[in-house]
Amino acid sequence: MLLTIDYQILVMLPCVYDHFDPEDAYSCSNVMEEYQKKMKGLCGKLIRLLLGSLGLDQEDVKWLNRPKKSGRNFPQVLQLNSYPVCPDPSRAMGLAPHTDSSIFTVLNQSNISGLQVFKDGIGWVPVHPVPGALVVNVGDLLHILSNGRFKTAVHRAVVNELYHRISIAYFYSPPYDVKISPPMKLIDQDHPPLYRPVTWKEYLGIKGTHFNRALDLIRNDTDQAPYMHE
Ligand SMILES: O=C(O)CCC(=O)C(=O)O
Ligand SMILES: [Fe+2]
Repeated sequence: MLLTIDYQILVMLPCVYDHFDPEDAYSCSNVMEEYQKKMKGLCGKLIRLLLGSLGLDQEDVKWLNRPKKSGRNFPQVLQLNSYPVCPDPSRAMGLAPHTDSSIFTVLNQSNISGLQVFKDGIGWVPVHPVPGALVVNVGDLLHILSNGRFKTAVHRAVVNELYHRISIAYFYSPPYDVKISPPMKLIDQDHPPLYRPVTWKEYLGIKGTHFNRALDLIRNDTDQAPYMHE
């Protein structure tokens, strides 16, 4: 049996150093703040494009119109992942297979390969970095919101023997307290809601306890789910 261990260091704070100079910490936190601002702008545009591709607009997803100054209620997370060089990558996993709980995640994977996405019928496929490009992973909440039109991406990160790899993930998520469910335009007799409405706060709790089974646990029994058409 192959024993694998998670081989990743995860930082969810803006800046952490072993030996830090206050000057460095200051410029690092400025960079992080700037990065977050840019991500926020990008994600605001992306969500509108994604919804537009489903024939939806801001009227269908009301929380998008909420004033963003209520930051505590609309928290976005920037996560720094660090994968040290690994002497035996066959026995270690950088980040175990998972889906992101967010609406979507914008991932900057620097210039070292490691991200893999699971494709049905094929298996694990590497997503090699493209200079200047960011990866966007569909998360569970977009899967729910789009009533399964956008599939949540099962992915993982592998380590390697030669290079230390870092990645930066920006998780774009809705306000904590809003129930996420597909807008009426995406529901009809042939497309009943696949999942019950859930707030991000509630979903994070379910994910924390049940991890990759979380989506299944909130799935409606589509044979019995009430049709919600008007
Ligand atoms: O490091 C990567 O390429 C993946 C990171 C990731 O999936 C995550 O932070 O959720
Ligand atoms: Fe992820």
